[in-house]
This record gives sequence, structure tokens and C-alpha cells, in this order.
Amino acid sequence: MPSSSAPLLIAGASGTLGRAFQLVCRIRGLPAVALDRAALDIADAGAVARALRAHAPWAVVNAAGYVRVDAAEADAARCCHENTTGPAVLAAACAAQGPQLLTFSSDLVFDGRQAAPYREDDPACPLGVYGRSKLRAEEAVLARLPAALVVRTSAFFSAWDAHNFVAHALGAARRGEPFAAADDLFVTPTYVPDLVNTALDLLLDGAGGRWHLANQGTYSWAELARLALGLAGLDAAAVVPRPAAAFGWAARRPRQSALASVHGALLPSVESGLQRHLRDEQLLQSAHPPAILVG
Ligand SMILES: NC(=O)C1=CN([C@@H]2O[C@H](COP(=O)(O)OP(=O)(O)OC[C@H]3O[C@@H](n4cnc5c(N)ncnc54)[C@H](OP(=O)(O)O)[C@@H]3O)[C@@H](O)[C@H]2O)C=CC1
Ligand SMILES: Cc1cn([C@H]2C[C@H](O)[C@@H](COP(=O)(O)OP(=O)(O)O[C@H]3O[C@@H](C)C(=O)[C@@H](O)[C@H]3O)O2)c(=O)[nH]c1=O
Repeated sequence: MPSSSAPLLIAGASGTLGRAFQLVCRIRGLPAVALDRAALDIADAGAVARALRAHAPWAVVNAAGYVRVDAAEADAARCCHENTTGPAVLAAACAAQGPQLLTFSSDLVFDGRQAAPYREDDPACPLGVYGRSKLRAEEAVLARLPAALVVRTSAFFSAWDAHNFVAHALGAARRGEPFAAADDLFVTPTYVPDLVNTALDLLLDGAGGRWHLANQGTYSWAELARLALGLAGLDAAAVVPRPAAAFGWAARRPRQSALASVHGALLPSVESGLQRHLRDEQLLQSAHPPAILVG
């Protein structure tokens, strides 16, 4: 447990997950120091050591990463620098200087050949550069800091950022445009506020090792889009189901990378997440959005 005044240090603060951690820490009254790439390059060992000395955090949240899955296929060096070297540097510094570390991995460490949802103890065999960079990060972090909390998660959505699949689907439907979505890739989507709150609870409880955190329910991307549109009162016929191969993506995706956990079902249903996504959209678009949500 942290001392009352020691902060949480959030690296990668300007990204989707980093901004969500800042918002949740504000809502929960947790002291936090949020550092973007300019303020802290997680792959720079000297800068990391100086940041830990300067801020004396009780824990470090690594919300940084290279998430362009397709671009990574032709940009392996940068992807691995940010996704593998960076977390390894953070783990070595936390091992030397004391704070706990929370870092995030992905469902894309799996190859999709298994029929059932993947649990933490199932073998990982990534299909692409991005997935390999995340699996190598898990191994590098746990080798340096066995008590680190490594959360595998997938398919973010929330109303707190505009650049996620659900936001894109809702936006297209509201503009009266068709929205092509893969109907042969199956995932467990994750409502980012649930992920952040549960990951923080685990961190505060001193949990460590690999944990799978995603909302409950497995969907193809097309099913997810249709569910979101239906809950929003929009015409789900706007969703145009397509095989993944029709998109011409550079990176292969596992046919299914649903996440389950040996620890049980820790997050609510995907449908509950979507309903709160739509509620937050209305709050943020209202004439007087809650100040705490707007920051
Ligand atoms: N989005 C998703 O669906 C999922 C994401 N994840 C993981 O969650 C984490 C966060 O993802 P997400 O928030 O979506 O990603 P974003 O791209 O929204 O944010 C990532 C942030 O990390 C920063 N960053 C990259 N490299 C460094 C570095 N060396 N030092 C400091 N900051 C750096 C980026 O800065 P800049 O803007 O300057 O590039 C960016 O602000 C990643 O590890 C990702 O792999 C896991 C599963 C699903
Ligand atoms: C934009 C778009 C995407 N898709 C598909 C492609 C992709 O498989 C999925 C989500 O598209 P994205 O571009 O968000 O990302 P994609 O790279 O597949 O998603 C991944 O992001 C990385 C960071 C992860 O770690 C994974 O868990 C996963 O969330 O939806 C459609 O079917 N239709 C669309 O119009």
C-alpha cells in the first residue's frame, strides 16, 4: 500500500490509457505524476532513474507503447524499442529503486489456434511484430522484476477518446455511412474505465504476475459494432461484415484472442461497458459536462 502522499507515476501520459489513468486517479483522489514522452522517454535509463528519484512514486504505470499493429510489420526496430526495451528499462529501475510496476500487454501475444478463450497459463505464440514485442516485454519485465503486475488486455473502447473501434462505428452510423467490420476475428473488448479501475485495485492490493483483464463477452468486430449501434438506437444495418482478409492489413490477427482469467471474471459485461460508453458520450456532449471528466 502506498504512503498517503507518495504519487503514482504514469508514463505515456498523453495516450489513451495514460489519459484514462490520470482521469481515474483524479476521480479516486489518488496523487499522480503524469509524464508524456517529452517528459520521460521510458527507454532512456538515465531519465527513468532521475524521474524515480525526483518523484519517489509508490508505483509506476507504464501506459506507453507502440500500438500501430500493421505499421509495426515494417517498423520492427521502433516497435520493439518502445514496447520491449522501454518496459525492460522501467522494470530494472523499479527493481533498483523500489516502486511497484504495472505494465500492459495484449491479446495479440496469442496465435488464435486455441478454440477456448485464453487464460494466463495458456501458451503464447504471437503472429506478428507487435505481438512478439509485447510477449518479449512480459518476459523481460518479469525477469527483472518478478513481482511486476503485467496486465494483458484487448480492444479498448471508451467515450474518453475518439480513436477506438466503437467510437468509429458510432460515428460512421451517425453520419449515415456504412462501416466495414471484420466478422471472422473474435475478441473480448475492454471498456477502458473498467480496465483502469481494476488494474489500480490490483496494484493497490500488491498483485503481481500476469493477469488477463477484459470485459466479459466474446464478439467478432462486426458483432461488437452491431451491438454498439443497437444500444445507441442506430441502424445496425450500417455495419458491413467483411472477412479480415478483405481489409488488406499488413499484420495477421489471431482468429480468436478472447481473454479469460484463472482469477475469474473481474470486469463487468461488454454490454455494460457499452451502455456506460454511451452515457459518458452524453455527459461529455452536454452543455455542462462534469468538470472532473473534462479535466
Ligand atoms: N489500444 C488497445 O486496444 C490496446 C492497447 N494495449 C496496450 O496499452 C498500452 C497503451 O495503449 P494506448 O493507450 O492505446 O496507446 P496510445 O498510442 O494511445 O498511447 C501510447 C503512448 O505512449 C507514448 N510512448 C510511446 N513510446 C514511448 C516512450 N518510449 N516513452 C514514453 N512514451 C512513449 C506515445 O507517445 P507519442 O504520442 O509521442 O508517440 C503515446 O502517447 C500499450 O502498451 C498497448 O500495447 C493493449 C491491448 C489493447
Ligand atoms: C477501423 C476498423 C477496424 N476494424 C478491425 C481491425 C482490427 O482488427 C480491429 C481494431 O482495429 P484497430 O486498428 O483498433 O486495432 P487492432 O490493431 O487490431 O486492435 C488492436 O490494437 C492493439 C494495440 C491491441 O493490443 C489489440 O488488443 C487490439 O485492440 O477492428 C474493422 O473491422 N473495421 C474498421 O473500420
